[in-house]
Amino acid sequence: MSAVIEVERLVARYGEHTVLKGIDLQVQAGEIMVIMGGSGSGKSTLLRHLLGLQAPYSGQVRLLGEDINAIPPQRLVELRRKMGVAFQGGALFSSMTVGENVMLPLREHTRLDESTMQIMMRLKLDIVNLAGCENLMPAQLSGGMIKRAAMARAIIMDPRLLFLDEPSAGLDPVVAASLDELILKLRDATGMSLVVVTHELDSALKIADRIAVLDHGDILVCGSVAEVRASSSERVQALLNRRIQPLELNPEEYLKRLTGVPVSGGATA
Ligand SMILES: Nc1ncnc2c1ncn2[C@@H]1O[C@H](COP(=O)(O)OP(=O)(O)OP(=O)(O)O)[C@@H](O)[C@H]1O
Repeated sequence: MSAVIEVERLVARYGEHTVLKGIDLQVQAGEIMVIMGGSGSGKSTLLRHLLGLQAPYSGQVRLLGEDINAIPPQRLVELRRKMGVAFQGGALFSSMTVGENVMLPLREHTRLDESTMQIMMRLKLDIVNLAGCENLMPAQLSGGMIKRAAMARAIIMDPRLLFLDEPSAGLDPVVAASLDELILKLRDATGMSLVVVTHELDSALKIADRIAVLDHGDILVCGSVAEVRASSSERVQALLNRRIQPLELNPEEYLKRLTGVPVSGGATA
């Protein structure tokens, strides 16, 4: 197997706040890598770095062998054609039909004729079980259908890398489970590599080849479902057992967070 995503010593900062503390991560060809972690652990920040939407403070992100922060703009455009993304809310344009939404990347990145684009769009809608929905408007879709349409748009260019941000968030368990099936089907049919950011433990356990558990900007464990389950880390076990961890702050830090003002040893006059 070869690595299609290589993250090396990635540090991300917002001002003085270090959010990713030197992360190493590799995703292999054809692999489904799930990124899990509590709220604020840095999942979205990591995803934005993987997509090249945010530049690292230090460290490297290589996609298909290319350092996305160092390649010339034209090569970056070519690289982006090999990447598909479905954002959390679906991000469909409400004024366009489902079909137009799905064809958007083809219109932007290719010079295919209209009938070819229509055929490709119908094919992708068929794959995500939305055959015949091309003339509907996004407002006419259920939550699960919006996610599927967003996925059809994300795979319209047959990407080698597919990034899914919280694909099953907000869906009822049955719809979420069918989306998991779809993710597995997609990978098996195309051999693409997927990075899936999710809060949903059931979904992660079902679809992941490997899970990376992020916590306070570090990867606590990265491995198969069995390896993650066997982790001796209390925080990993807390995540698996959905236990709520007490806030690990000393009183001074707690006050600082609450007020935004550092407490300088004792009362102020
Ligand atoms: N644009 C930003 N400016 C400043 N701080 C930010 C910014 N985006 C995120 N952060 C901070 O970085 C930390 C990690 O945030 P991030 O959104 O990456 O976490 P997350 O794991 O995706 O959380 P959630 O699951 O709640 O979406 C948080 O402390 C957050 O407040």
